[in-house]
Amino acid sequence: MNVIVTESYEASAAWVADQICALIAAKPDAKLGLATGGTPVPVYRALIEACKEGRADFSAVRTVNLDEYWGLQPDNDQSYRYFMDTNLFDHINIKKENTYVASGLGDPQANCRALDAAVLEGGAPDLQLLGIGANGHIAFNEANPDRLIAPSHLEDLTPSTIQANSRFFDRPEDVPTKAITMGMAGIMAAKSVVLLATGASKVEAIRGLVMEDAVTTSNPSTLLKLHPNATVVIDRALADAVGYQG
Ligand SMILES: N[C@@H]1[C@@H](O)[C@H](O)[C@@H](COP(=O)(O)O)O[C@@H]1O
Repeated sequence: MNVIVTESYEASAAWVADQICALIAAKPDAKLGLATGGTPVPVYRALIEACKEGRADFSAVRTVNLDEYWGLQPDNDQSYRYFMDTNLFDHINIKKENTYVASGLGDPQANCRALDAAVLEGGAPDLQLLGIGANGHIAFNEANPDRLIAPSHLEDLTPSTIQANSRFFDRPEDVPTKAITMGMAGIMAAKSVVLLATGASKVEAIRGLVMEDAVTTSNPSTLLKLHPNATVVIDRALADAVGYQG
């Protein structure tokens, strides 16, 4: 696992955006695994700028997203489909039919099978972008003392994740308690994985990822230690907070 320490969160986002631009320059029909949450937003802004300036061409790029809240319509302004459209897809020259966000409605089993098929269709993602939850969750694979789940599945969100997500919702009762998520197998299938993290709330999770040798279901991100091409991108403030010297 590589660890990149940058001067600032902005520099981290620029570094990740540059990796994505380099990938799609080398492979115009690259497949990207994409993430939601606040952390990747500056990456998406940089990709929009790159596209507008003619430095990135998404016309043949394919994407698959990690997860979707259960029970939200795609046009709900808190759905992850809406997030991806408004934060990225509507502003770049990607074909919407080449983007996949799982459905949070209908038959969960069928939706999970469809997500797993989308992950593998035409080959696994060339690059999977990840954020990280405060408890170390990736996508919505929640921290669990006993086990993680390999295939895509409907996950019960933990109280701490529901609480963290509530900042985006007007009323606490609107915050979804379940989500369809790519499982650990789908994430690990990606040819490369880039995890971006910043901020005080991520210190414990990142300490477990970059400072400790253990691979543990209680911090799902630690499974990335087993991935042959995983990179963790953190800023100096976060590196200092976890005691990372590299
Ligand atoms: N499913 C998403 C994750 O993919 C994301 O990494 C996490 C952290 O979000 P943020 O970047 O806003 O801290 O939030 C949600 O749980």
